[in-house]
Amino acid sequence: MKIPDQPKTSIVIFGATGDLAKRKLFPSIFNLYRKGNISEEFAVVGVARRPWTNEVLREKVCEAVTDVFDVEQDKLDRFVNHFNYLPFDVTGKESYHELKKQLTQLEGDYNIPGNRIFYMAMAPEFFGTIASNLKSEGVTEANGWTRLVIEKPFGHDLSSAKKLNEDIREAFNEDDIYRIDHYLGKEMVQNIEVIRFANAMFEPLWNNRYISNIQITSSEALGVEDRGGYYETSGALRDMVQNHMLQMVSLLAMDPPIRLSTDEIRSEKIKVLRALRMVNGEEVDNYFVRGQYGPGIIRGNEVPGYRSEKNVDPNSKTETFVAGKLLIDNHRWAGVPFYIRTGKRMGLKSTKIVIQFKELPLNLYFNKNQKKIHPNILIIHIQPDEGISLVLNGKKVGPSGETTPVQLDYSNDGIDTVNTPEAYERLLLDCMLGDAANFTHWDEVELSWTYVDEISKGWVTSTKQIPLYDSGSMGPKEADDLLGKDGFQWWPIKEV
Ligand SMILES: NC(=O)C1=CN([C@@H]2O[C@H](COP(=O)(O)OP(=O)(O)OC[C@H]3O[C@@H](n4cnc5c(N)ncnc54)[C@H](OP(=O)(O)O)[C@@H]3O)[C@@H](O)[C@H]2O)C=CC1
Ligand SMILES: O=C1O[C@H](COP(=O)(O)O)[C@@H](O)[C@H](O)[C@H]1O
Repeated sequence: MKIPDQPKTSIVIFGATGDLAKRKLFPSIFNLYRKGNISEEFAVVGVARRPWTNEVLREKVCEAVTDVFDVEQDKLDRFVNHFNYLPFDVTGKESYHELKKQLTQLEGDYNIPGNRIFYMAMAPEFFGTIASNLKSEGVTEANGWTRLVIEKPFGHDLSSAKKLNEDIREAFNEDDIYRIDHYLGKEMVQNIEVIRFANAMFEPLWNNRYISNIQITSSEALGVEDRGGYYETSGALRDMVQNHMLQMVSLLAMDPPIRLSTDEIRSEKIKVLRALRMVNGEEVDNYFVRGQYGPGIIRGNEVPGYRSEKNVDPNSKTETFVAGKLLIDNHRWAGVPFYIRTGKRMGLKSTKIVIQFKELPLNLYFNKNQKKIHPNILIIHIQPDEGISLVLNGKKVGPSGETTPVQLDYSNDGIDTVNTPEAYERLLLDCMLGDAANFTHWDEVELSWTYVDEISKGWVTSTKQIPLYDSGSMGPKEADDLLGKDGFQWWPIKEV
């Protein structure tokens, strides 16, 4: 579907020679162009240190696009002509003067009304310097709007996040800062709101009277790959929990917003983060479990343990797995545990949310022939399969009078997947259109770091050993015990 007003903008990619630009940004911009969501009135300036030329960048963009899409050469040639490269020193004023000159020139060439997106696809230590130089050298002074897109990680803890925020806020207003959490661009994460707020059969039940627990799993089969250096200082808690997992918790737990505007949705999500019960130091091992992958077998192949990965300390204590029990102290959720787990080198790549409903107060089928009735569950399949399943109870065929679980499945496979945008594509378009609903507000970042910092602190003083789990498993046994002691178990996450 084409959008009514195609945005006209220049995009400056800081870190255009890097992995993110190649794998995500170039294909996403191309897909927006191919679908007609942006017109010919756009330009991209890629900047990084390498002495590339326009031609080299254009070749790389072609490669990145053809790795993902089958494309007509004509269309691709027209597309890459919008790309220019500028060798750049982020600390040198001269680079910014040159960038400003190029942007002015391109805005004239492509009839762009001075709208500028600055996309930070570089290591976070440069974000503050770049933002401040963009302002001091006048690159943010344009006839149209200027927006800053900023990649994760947004800081390493609350104090570094605050410092980064102060730096970028000197150059950009909060409304012009788009902090990316790519999970918010995923089709089924966006569908959480619709499932909840557009269905009369769910919203009345969406509370502690009817829901017994919620489980969110985001498992990866890959290990740390080439990112050992970064991951050693991050671990699964900072890499996945502080952002993606807490974002999913807040979407699942928020109250209905009074309207679907950016501010109203954010305000409800923020209330959830404020209501999270803090886990203080001594309690951390009762609520959170960490683990680290050892060697194992994934899809028939032997894989090394984390400590043998490149750029990883052979005695590393970094967690590659986290499971946690979160409690939300408000009327809607008092007493309902939200269990989360995420990790690398687990049995499969999958993100799923399981909502388990409470049992009926009087179960007529209990104690007849069967001991237990299956709880009703709603499963939101985020990836790789997209859809929802609802597990109800029906009559077992025959005269026994027993019940049997019946699963109703809806899968997005039936829709036009070619036209389904990838998360980055969707978020880039939102940014061009000025819609920040699927980006994180500073208040969310601040509250999630506040929560996560307490857990990190607890772990520093905890004497509990970090359990190793076999690569290819679903994490350490301790993660099962976390639910087991509440009388629950993780619902199985199956391969599709
Ligand atoms: N890759 C991914 O899948 C994801 C990445 N991110 C985040 O995106 C950001 C970029 O990641 P990624 O692309 O993987 O990183 P890479 O290391 O692949 O790329 C870093 C980029 O920064 C440039 N760069 C580094 N130092 C300088 C400098 N002093 N001046 C100018 N340019 C510089 C590099 O180019 P050159 O060497 O030519 O200068 C390169 O283009 C990070 O914040 C990361 O956390 C977030 C989610 C996923
Ligand atoms: O942000 C990150 O996310 C990816 C997982 O993203 P997904 O879309 O593939 O589920 C994770 O691998 C990476 O470590 C983390 O930085």
